[in-house]
Amino acid sequence: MTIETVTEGGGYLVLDAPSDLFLVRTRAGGIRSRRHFVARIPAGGLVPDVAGTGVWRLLAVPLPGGRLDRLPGPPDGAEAADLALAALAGAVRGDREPPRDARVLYAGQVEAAAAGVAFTGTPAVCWVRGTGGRLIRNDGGPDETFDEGVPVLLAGRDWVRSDRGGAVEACSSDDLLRSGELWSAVHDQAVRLLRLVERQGEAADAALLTSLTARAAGNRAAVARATRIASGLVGARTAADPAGRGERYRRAAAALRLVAGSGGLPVVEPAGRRDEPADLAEAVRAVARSSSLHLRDVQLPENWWKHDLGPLLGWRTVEGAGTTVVCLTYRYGRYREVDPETGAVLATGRAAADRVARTATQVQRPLPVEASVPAVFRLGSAGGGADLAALAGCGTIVAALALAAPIITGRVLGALADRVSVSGLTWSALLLVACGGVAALVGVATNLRMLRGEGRVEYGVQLVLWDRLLRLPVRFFRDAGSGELANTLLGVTFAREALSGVILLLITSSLTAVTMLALVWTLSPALGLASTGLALASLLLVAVLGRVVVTRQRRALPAEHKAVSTGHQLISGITKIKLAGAEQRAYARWFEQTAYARSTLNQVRGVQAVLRAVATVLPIAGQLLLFTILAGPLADTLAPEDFFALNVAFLMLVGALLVIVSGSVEVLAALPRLAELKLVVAGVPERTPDRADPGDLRGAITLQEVGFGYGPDAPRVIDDVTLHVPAGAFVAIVGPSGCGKSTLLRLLLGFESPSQGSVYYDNQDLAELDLQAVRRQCGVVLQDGQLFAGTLRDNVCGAASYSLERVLEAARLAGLDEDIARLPMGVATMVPHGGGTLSVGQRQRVLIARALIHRPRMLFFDEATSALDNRTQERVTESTRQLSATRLVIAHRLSTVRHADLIVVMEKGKVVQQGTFATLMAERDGLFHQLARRQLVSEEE
Ligand SMILES: Nc1ncnc2c1ncn2[C@@H]1O[C@H](COP(=O)(O)OP(=O)(O)OP(=O)(O)O)[C@@H](O)[C@H]1O
Repeated sequence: MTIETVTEGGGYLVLDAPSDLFLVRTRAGGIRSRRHFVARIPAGGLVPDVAGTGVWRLLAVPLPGGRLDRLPGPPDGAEAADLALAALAGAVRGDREPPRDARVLYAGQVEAAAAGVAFTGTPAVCWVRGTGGRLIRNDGGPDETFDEGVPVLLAGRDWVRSDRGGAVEACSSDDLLRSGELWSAVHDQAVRLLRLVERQGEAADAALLTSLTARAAGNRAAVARATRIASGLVGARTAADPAGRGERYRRAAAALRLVAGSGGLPVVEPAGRRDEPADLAEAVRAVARSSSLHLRDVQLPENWWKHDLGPLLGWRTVEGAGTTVVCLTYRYGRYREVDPETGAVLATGRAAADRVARTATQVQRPLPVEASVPAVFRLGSAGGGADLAALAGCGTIVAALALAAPIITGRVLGALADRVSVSGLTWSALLLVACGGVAALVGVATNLRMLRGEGRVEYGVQLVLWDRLLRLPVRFFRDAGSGELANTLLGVTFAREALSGVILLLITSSLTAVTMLALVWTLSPALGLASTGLALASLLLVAVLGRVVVTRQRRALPAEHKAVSTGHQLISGITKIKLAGAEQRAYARWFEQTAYARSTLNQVRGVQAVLRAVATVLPIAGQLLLFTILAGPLADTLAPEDFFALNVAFLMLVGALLVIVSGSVEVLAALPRLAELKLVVAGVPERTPDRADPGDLRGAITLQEVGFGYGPDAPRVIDDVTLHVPAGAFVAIVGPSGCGKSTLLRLLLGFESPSQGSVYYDNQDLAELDLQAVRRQCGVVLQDGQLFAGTLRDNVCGAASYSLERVLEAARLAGLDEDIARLPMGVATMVPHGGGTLSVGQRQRVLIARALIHRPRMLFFDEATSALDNRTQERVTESTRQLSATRLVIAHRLSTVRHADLIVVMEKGKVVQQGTFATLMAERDGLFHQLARRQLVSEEE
């Protein structure tokens, strides 16, 4: 790797690949300190010609494949300078945010500036200068003052304020190039920025020194602690940890460990955190995050403590939400409240229920990113080991008791043949009845266990699958039909219904078959041999029929999915079908597909007919075989009681084999349904554990050379878009239909990933961020936003719960308050799925209220106010302005975009114009002017 030292005149051009800039401290003898990363200059950018201060030197290091070209003089054009300045400014930005009321200036704009008014600029690199007054900027240190006429760089979220009025003029680097001021301004700004970076470097070195000192002290303390332990002198935890730091993390981890089980993955406290979390709820969230566990709040139903909802985290009501966590585990038909750390049972049943809040937390271990269908079942049935052991135990008891039937029957009938005493017979008969009674009781217990086990596995598997499904990216749902997907997921329930009781029967029948086979072998090896042959023939039958049934089921399932999916589509498109008068055609289509699905399903059922025939024939064939052997090779060799015992044992064996054959075929028939779940399991979830938490976003959004097409070979819908939206700005995106506006929004929300370039939130690459955490900070109204069935309040709250005051406030901001006041039930008014009882404008305002209720830092509206009248729309615009959020609004109507700080005009996936309403209208040949003129004409018509 080449390292260039930049210390003297000329400058360098970055070619082919980006170069990284570092600061190094030089000491006597030229020894360098560690490198401090400054910025990455993209290819085509300039490494400016600036020396360090003497103590610090600047290093430029090209990335692999890149090189630096020494420039004899300034480069042609301003682009190289812009790339460098944007990167350098990013290096010193820190946490400085423009004030909420900062005005956004665009290149070419002149604005009157009262004293103290703040300005920020766009595009990403622009310059401002004061006329008739000076400009002041602050980059974290003391204020810097710039004299009248001196160009001041505003890159990204930089801002300045005017000191005593006058005017402020903005211009681009191209403007400065034309006036011959660019290169001296670039030099001055680069020097200024590097001084600031140097200050950061000093601070970082000082911090490093402090942390090394602290680490050394920590090491010393650890050695001292170890010595104390060795000498048995260690005291309570408070002695070692006087501040009780991490106490909440410890308790949270213990609770999660108890509730989530070990499951092969450890529950770990967050690494590298020293601050005590605000409350236990926050600690639980942090530990869950670091252990890759998913949390979900659940509302507990009436008498919940009687029903098994799986292990839960409960929150004590007395101490207040988030302060005390307990574990709720179900045992012996009721929930128990367990102390997470000691494992002590604190209360059970209703008493436990009364002590915890009705909102509990469910903990879900997610599937690993790469998983299989068996892994889903393993995870879904975690904790079911006890059930399985109990089932095996009960099955063994039933099979052992079943032995009594042939043995005692043999003895009774044998004794009858010998005419022994009647009292002996009575005792034997009584024993047989008792064995039957016990077997029946054990059978009931086994069935109940089985039912519980089945329910638990189905519930657990559904939870695992839905957890995975909800984390899949939106494009997964674009490719898979919703009806088909829902039917696939229901496969778990279908399979459970088909197999209900079958598994248990299979277990007990297999054990019975083995026991009876052993008895037959003991009494007569010849008959044992014949029985073993019969058992092997049964297994062969399972293999043959199973193969047929699996093949037919695989053919039948797609037909069934298609029929269900068509049904869904017809119901959701009923209005369009009626308008087109296509009811008959729709019915014919549905009928054709349903009939086909039914016929393929009947082919599966055909196997059952074969099984019924086998069920009729097998016992008779068995009897024939038995009598042939008894009357043939075994004639006169058996004692009467063995003869009768053999008879009964053999018939029981045949019965068990029949159950095994039919049960196994049913299990095999269910397998293709379960195998289909891999559609969901194979999807790669959006949130992978290595994505970073973005923290509280301030709302600056940047698109850097973003390109995207719907599919690898599809044409580009977004083509090389670079755009910067300063935090708090109101940016409108306009353009002809199909030009890619909504797609741009989908990229910003992470619903799609750019095939080229990146999207940044506050300079953090969205590709590396936890998308859920980003979206939680956004308020979004999409073009196809839907209301769901529920009350207006539910619809405004969405997935969260808010107080009535917050709901009414959101309704007021969305201009919905008067409509609500007119409704007799107010916010408790029920709306159907899709919001059919509300007008289109009212539906839009409910969606807007939903987007505003959590006071987001960023608002994205895609044609969100298209159905509102001008007055209501203005009201919405005004109230969203008061939120001081970054607003990105896609709209066709001019009235919606007129007051935007920046209007971005798109055409065929490219940004073709940017500016304010006034500047764009002034460009009479521009697309915006054409769009506006067309709209005015159509409004006049
Ligand atoms: N899911 C998709 N699959 C394939 N192509 C798509 C998909 N969604 C949109 N497109 C295509 O991408 C292009 C841009 O669509 P987009 O919805 O982003 O445009 P738009 O500017 O928002 O249009 P409008 O103003 O009509 O809403 C269009 O050509 C559209 O056909």
